[in-house]
Amino acid sequence: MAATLLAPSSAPTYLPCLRLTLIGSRNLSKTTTFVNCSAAQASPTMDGQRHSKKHVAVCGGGIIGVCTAYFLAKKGAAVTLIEKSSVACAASGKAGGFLALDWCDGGPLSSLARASFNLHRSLAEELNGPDNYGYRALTTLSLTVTESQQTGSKPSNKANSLIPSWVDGPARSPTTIGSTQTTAQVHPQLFTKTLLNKAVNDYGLEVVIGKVERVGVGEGGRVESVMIEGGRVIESDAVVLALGPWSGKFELLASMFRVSGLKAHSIILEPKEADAITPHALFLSYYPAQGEGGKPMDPEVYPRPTGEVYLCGMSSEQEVPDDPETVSGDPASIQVLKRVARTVSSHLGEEAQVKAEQACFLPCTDDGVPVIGELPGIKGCYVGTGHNCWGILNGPATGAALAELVMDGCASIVDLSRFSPARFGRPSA
Ligand SMILES: Cc1cc2nc3c(=O)[nH]c(=O)nc-3n(C[C@H](O)[C@H](O)[C@H](O)COP(=O)(O)OP(=O)(O)OC[C@H]3O[C@@H](n4cnc5c(N)ncnc54)[C@H](O)[C@@H]3O)c2cc1C
Repeated sequence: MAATLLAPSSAPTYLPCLRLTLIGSRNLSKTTTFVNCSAAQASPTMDGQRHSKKHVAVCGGGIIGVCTAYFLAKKGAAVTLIEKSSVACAASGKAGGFLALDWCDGGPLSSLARASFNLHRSLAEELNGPDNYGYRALTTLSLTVTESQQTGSKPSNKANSLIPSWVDGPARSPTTIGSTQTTAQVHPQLFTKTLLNKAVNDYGLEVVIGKVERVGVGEGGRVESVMIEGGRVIESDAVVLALGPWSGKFELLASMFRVSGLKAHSIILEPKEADAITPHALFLSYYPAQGEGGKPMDPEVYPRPTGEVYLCGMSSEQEVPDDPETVSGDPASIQVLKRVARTVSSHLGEEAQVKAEQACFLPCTDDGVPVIGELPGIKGCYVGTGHNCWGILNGPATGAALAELVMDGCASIVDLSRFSPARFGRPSA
């Protein structure tokens, strides 16, 4: 099925709109609320202390699975991460990597997003994020770009000092929507792999490549193992299912709630004069001159510290293929993103080298809220999925909270009650 080439800006499924509509009531308080775990539930969260070696199988090697595995291993669990293809092969490797402190304020993600933004900052200090995975603070602008305004001679943006000089196309109405205090970025694949390597080298994490087919449950309704395609069984005291958009294809989860996939496209360009590109993330209201019914769209542009520029947009609901390696971009959608790039900046035109043309799936729940917590009716089986367009931002706090829940019986970094899978009821027999 052809992609919806130019989604109207009001389309509820369109990736960037999801982010922009979340910029609303802003609360710039920087405090993180910690949940009080009762003494009976909680044990010290000091790394590895007072926990006997609990064996945990984490299924899915995207950012949610890897963050969870990292924090579990750091807390002293014996962790096996099971990934069916390769680590960060899907959205967690192909996302923009944009982070915002307060864009989710006023909604159910508010405390998760704030805790995670701050955790990204402390992880970047601990793991040398700037060098290892391109962590940096950014200024973020919204801009209106109207293709039809572009003539042979470039309109001058110099009149508006907010617009960076490399944005030399027909951009207008700039507004600063994020500062270096409130917005930042990571390279999502490098972030995920850095965390994984740290967990393997320092905390003994084991990685298994294989497709998880079933969760084994004992007579008391407690998890015992996971079964991998080909017959291998991994005994486990606890299991975490972090399967992204493939959660909807996993029978146990599909029997409880729906997770669908929204396919979105991206390109990565390497401009000739990389030094000319400043650290400004751009959220565009883009009005095409012709075709696609002239409907506006909302692409996003993220320059990276490497000099590369990442652009994304062009989404449509599509069936998630079984094999993540077979997900590729629809040529027409890729062409639209290239047109956006060269309209926005002469640095992103013909002379820029195309480093990647790709697509991946956002994991979406029916109520738009991630599912994080223990599955009702199956003791020791946890889930972390449905992070939609904010999985890179919310990966660290999701992983830290799940690790606390598994090891301590309660999450203190963020109140998980709003995210509980229990809101959907018990799995059907
Ligand atoms: C174009 C685009 C741009 C985005 N930009 C941003 C952004 O700037 N900021 C932000 O915060 N978020 C962004 N996102 C959202 C973010 O990428 C996702 O929310 C996040 O990556 C989801 O992570 P995940 O680990 O749940 O899923 P995934 O990354 O999809 O990982 C799931 C993993 O599970 C594995 N798996 C599936 N089934 C099995 C099985 N049975 N056995 C073993 N392994 C299995 C898969 O192979 C895969 O590796 C963007 C998304 C897209 C598509």
